[in-house]
Amino acid sequence: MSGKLLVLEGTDASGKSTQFERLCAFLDERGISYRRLVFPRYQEESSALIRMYLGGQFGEHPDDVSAYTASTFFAVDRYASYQTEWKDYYENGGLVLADRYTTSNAVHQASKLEEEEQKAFLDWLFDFEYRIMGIPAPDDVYFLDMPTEAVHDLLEHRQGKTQDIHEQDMEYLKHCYQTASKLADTFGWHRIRCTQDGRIRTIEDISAELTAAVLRAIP
Ligand SMILES: Cc1cn([C@H]2C[C@H](O)[C@@H](COP(=O)(O)O)O2)c(=O)[nH]c1=O
Repeated sequence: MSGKLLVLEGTDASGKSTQFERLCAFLDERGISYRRLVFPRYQEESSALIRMYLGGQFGEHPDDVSAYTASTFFAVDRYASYQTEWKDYYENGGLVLADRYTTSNAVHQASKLEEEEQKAFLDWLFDFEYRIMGIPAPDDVYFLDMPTEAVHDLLEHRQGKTQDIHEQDMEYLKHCYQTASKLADTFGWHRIRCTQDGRIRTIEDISAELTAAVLRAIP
């Protein structure tokens, strides 16, 4: 009996990590058992090429590494995680929550391609990760819809900190947001709007909506 895999997706600086923490804390309080995954797994050996890529060792711009090539780096890390950490739990019916997943390749790597090339890429990506590598496809995806303009100041402020090659490229991030928004419609992801009337909603407000949506998906 397969378990359930729920994925939280969002562009850089969308508040995703904070929301993921809150969601996990809520499930902990309720005594709901689940496994928690965060991708990329920077501390693990399987993320070596991700760290090289995001650190700029293959080029300083996201486009320096093709969507297909970069996707394989992230896919390998997920494969290693599945095989060593959660395959048995999931196959025995467990609930798994992931902060980013294959959907992050769909958003951040498809954004490197022209619109007319994206469908072929997404077909390839899902076939590669879900069928060839054999990792599970998500049951539900929750997309934190935070327009890049809304976090522009925050991103500028982060300039002082060490940023990866994605975060350094504002145009690329805007493009990723547009792609994510389009994919949410195409694939029926749950859209959690993080702004209202041009203002960012409170963390608590967004969290309440996300938590309620996730609770509806679990038995
Ligand atoms: C997990 C994952 C992340 N990414 C991107 C999203 C972020 O811009 C960047 C690093 O992720 P992070 O900001 O969550 O640490 O890598 C992919 O392109 N594909 C993936 O599969």
